[in-house]
Amino acid sequence: MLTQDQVIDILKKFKDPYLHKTFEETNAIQEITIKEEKNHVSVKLAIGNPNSKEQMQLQQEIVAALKKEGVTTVGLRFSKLPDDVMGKYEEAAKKQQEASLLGGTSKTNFIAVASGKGGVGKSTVTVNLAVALARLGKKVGIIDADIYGFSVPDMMGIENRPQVRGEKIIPVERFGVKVVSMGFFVEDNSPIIWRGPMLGKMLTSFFKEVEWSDLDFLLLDLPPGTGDMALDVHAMLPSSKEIIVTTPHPTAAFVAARAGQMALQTDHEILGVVENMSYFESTLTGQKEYVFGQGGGDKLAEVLKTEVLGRLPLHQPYDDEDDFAPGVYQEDHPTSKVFLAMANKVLKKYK
Ligand SMILES: Nc1ncnc2c1ncn2[C@@H]1O[C@H](COP(=O)(O)OP(=O)(O)OP(=O)(O)O)[C@@H](O)[C@H]1O
Repeated sequence: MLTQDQVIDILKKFKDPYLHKTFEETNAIQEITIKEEKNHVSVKLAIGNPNSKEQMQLQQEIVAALKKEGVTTVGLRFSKLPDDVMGKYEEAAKKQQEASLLGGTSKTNFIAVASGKGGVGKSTVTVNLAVALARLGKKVGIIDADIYGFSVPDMMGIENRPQVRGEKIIPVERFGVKVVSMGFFVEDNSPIIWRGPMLGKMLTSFFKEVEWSDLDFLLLDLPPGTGDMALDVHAMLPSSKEIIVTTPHPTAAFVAARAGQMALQTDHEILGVVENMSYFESTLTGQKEYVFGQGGGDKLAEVLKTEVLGRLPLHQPYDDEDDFAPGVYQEDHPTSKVFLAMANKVLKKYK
């Protein structure tokens, strides 16, 4: 019959399937009872995610390992590891999980861009911030996760579709940014109905089946608002930092705060606030007019205990080639400087 020490020796090398640490490191073995007459061993273990399918697999492996050493019957009970142990390892475990989603790189930082309602410039901010980060020498990608309202390909002037190499989708590169959008997989702009499981599958494949290679930043353009769709996408993302976009009117900020609450509810940290359409600047006098009100960005930042990363002016055509809708700002456009300053602020937060 095995002794208590021998049982410990067998068990301590097993790894917690959620925390990826050995049972020795997590202090998982809580109790061992040995009944010699029945050749029975019962063990109480604390793990990171009990009652999961990983636990079932672990159970089978432990039973097999003990039986291999001559034990006739094994009893296993699981409980959850205490918070202090979880806290110590959980962050690292999450990073590892995200890394495996991205095919092995752990240095990618996820930044999700959200808004309380549609049309406030969430996609404009995603695209131009991504381009600004790329102009600063970073390796950047965008997932256009605005499932129904995908606009990133149009905004970036992308007309071609991604190539498929083996099992992998090669993202389309434009302005030095790698892009994947729902829009690439939809015929003739026709609407699609996404339900829970399909939505999850689609998002997972954006992470797993796309050849992102080593990115520094992956920006996610989220669905606008705080409805079910936005909540589902939030919940399915790897842990990201979030930027909340608002317009300057205090009422708009009130709605945007709800998007911020949703971010916090789904464990995403808030990186900052961007105020779009903040003012109109006269090209003749340089005077600023606050046509949509003032203070929304500041108010939102205060409520969410964060800072305003930047304030973007109302777009005006800059030269003959520019039109009335901002897509990607040319490098010498004055608004590009606002985005560069914003990108620098973001980079500082990752130092
Ligand atoms: N600063 C600005 N000045 C003028 N027009 C702008 C500005 N920012 C965005 N727009 C325009 O407003 C419209 C909405 O912008 P955008 O698509 O970025 O918003 P959104 O919040 O992502 O919208 P949706 O909810 O539809 O995804 C677009 O036509 C865009 O060109």
